Amino acid sequence: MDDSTEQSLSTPVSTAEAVAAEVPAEALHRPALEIQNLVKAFKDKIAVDGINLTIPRGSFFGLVGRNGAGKTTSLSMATGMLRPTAGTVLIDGINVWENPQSAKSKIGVLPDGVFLFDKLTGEQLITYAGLLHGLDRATVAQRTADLLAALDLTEAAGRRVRDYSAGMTKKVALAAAMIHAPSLLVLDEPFEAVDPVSASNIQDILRAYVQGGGTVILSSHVMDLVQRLCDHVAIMSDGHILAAGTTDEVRGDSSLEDRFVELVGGRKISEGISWLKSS
Ligand SMILES: Nc1ncnc2c1ncn2[C@@H]1O[C@H](COP(=O)(O)OP(=O)(O)OP(=O)(O)O)[C@@H](O)[C@H]1O
Repeated sequence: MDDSTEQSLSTPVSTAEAVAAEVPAEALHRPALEIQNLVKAFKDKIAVDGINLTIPRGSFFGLVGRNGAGKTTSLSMATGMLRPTAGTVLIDGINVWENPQSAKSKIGVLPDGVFLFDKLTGEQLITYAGLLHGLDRATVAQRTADLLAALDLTEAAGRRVRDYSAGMTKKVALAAAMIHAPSLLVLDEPFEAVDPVSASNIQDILRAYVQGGGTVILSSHVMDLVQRLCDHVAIMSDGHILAAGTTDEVRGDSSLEDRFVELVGGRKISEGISWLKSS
C-alpha cells in the first residue's frame, strides 16, 4: 500500500494541511466515494433501486433509513463485498468492481454482523488485520496498542474474541478496520451495542480522523447522533435516496428526526396494544 495515502489516526491536523501534504492537486475535488445508478435485486426483491450518492472527500457522512431500507446492501456493494445487479462504485476515482484490490486498499470497513476469526484474541485479530494490509511488525504493534487503548480494550486484549460482548466485538472489528489508516472508513452501525463511554471515545477518534482529512460514511438509526456527528446525510427508504446533502440542508428548520419521519412516513399514532396493558 502507498503510505502517502494513509491518514493519521492519532494526530489531528487541519483538513487543509493534510490535503495539501498528502493529496495530489487533481485529486482534491475527487469525491471519496461515488455511487452511480446502483441496483441490487434479490430475485424479485429490489433492495436498492438505482441510487446515486456522492460522498465528498473529508466529509462525515451519515446514511439513515428504517429497517430494511437498503443501507447494508448499499454499503456492501460500495465496499466490494456484494456484487451489484447494475451500477458503478468509484472509491477515490477507482472502480471497485474493475479494480477491487486497489480500491479496497483505500478503505476500512466495519460490516454489519461482522464475521471475525473469533478464536484469535483481540490483540491477535488486530495484528492479523495489520499484517494482511502489508504493514511491518513494529508499526502493527504500535498501532494495535494505540487502538486497544483508545477503544478501552487493553484489559481484554489477551482474551479470545468469541468471549467478547457484542459491543466489544464491534470495537475490535472497528480497530481491525482502522489499523491501515485508510482514507475512507465505511461503518455499518458502528455504535450499535456499544456502551455510551466507548461510543463517545469512538466519536472522538472519528472526528479527529475526519479533521485529519479522512472521510467517514456510517449507517445508523440514531438520528440525534447523526445530526450531532455528521456534516452530510442521506435519507434512504425502500431502496431509494429521498434526500441527500449537508445535514443542515437536509433537515432545514426541523430536527433530522422530524425531517426523517416527514419524508419516510410510517408513524403510527395509536393508543398502543390493548392486551399489553397491566390493568
Ligand atoms: N441476501 C438477501 N436475500 C434476499 N433479500 C435480502 C437479502 N439481503 C437483504 N435483503 C432484503 O433487502 C432489503 C434491504 O435490506 P438491508 O439489510 O440492506 O436493509 P437495512 O437498511 O440495512 O436494514 P437494517 O437497518 O434493518 O439493518 C430488505 O427488504 C431485506 O429483507
